[in-house]
Amino acid sequence: MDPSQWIDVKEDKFKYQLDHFVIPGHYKDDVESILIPHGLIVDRIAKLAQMIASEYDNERIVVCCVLKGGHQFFSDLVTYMKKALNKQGKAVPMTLDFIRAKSYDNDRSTGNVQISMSEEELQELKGKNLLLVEDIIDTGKTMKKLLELLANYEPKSVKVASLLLKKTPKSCGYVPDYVGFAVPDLFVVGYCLDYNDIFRDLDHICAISEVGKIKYENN
Ligand SMILES: Nc1nc2c(ncn2[C@@H]2O[C@H](COP(=O)(O)O)[C@@H](O)[C@H]2O)c(=O)[nH]1
Ligand SMILES: [Mg+2]
Repeated sequence: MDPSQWIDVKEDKFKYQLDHFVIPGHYKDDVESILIPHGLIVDRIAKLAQMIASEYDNERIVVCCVLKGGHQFFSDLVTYMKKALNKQGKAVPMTLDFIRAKSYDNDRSTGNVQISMSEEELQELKGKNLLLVEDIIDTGKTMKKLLELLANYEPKSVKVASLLLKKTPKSCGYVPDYVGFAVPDLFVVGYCLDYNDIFRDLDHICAISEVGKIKYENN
């Protein structure tokens, strides 16, 4: 996917006031602004699903959710991919799978990426077409480590769809195959993206506030 096809979310242009949309009362002081309203996220995913499907032949894809943050994106992407057509104009056969990756504490990468999937499940990926579905690429370290691990199990192909790509000088240079939105260098929450497991129940993608960071900080 060419970077010109990403939606570039610019910090100044794309900040919506909280009172322009519905925000759960328990989060009203904990987020600064809405960067991507829920409706826009879902409309964008419909397009990503079409683009992804149209690049596969008549072959089964193992769509693998990177938990926990990728869960909502995965769920909506699969919903739209079921309606999308492949290169041959046919529906895409899919198998769904899940892997867990954890590397953040508060709003900072610990640099220690923990990946959980059983050895047996990893071995089943041999010869398969894998599509990893991730919430956000920030430094890129988590995805690089995951791809290195998966390469040992010899999948036929691996592609990565990330809803968000952070524009950050801390990036290691990794760029996924499919990107929904390129976002500013802010800590974002909502649409299943969390801060210490909080905010997954917020529909819009928002910038966390200082109040929110302090309130839900891990000590
Ligand atoms: N809720 C948020 N989670 C984030 C954000 N930036 C990163 N992350 C989490 O880390 C990994 C990827 O980080 P990386 O530095 O290794 O690329 C990602 O899967 C998230 O779980 C953020 O702004 N908000
Ligand atoms: Mg993630």
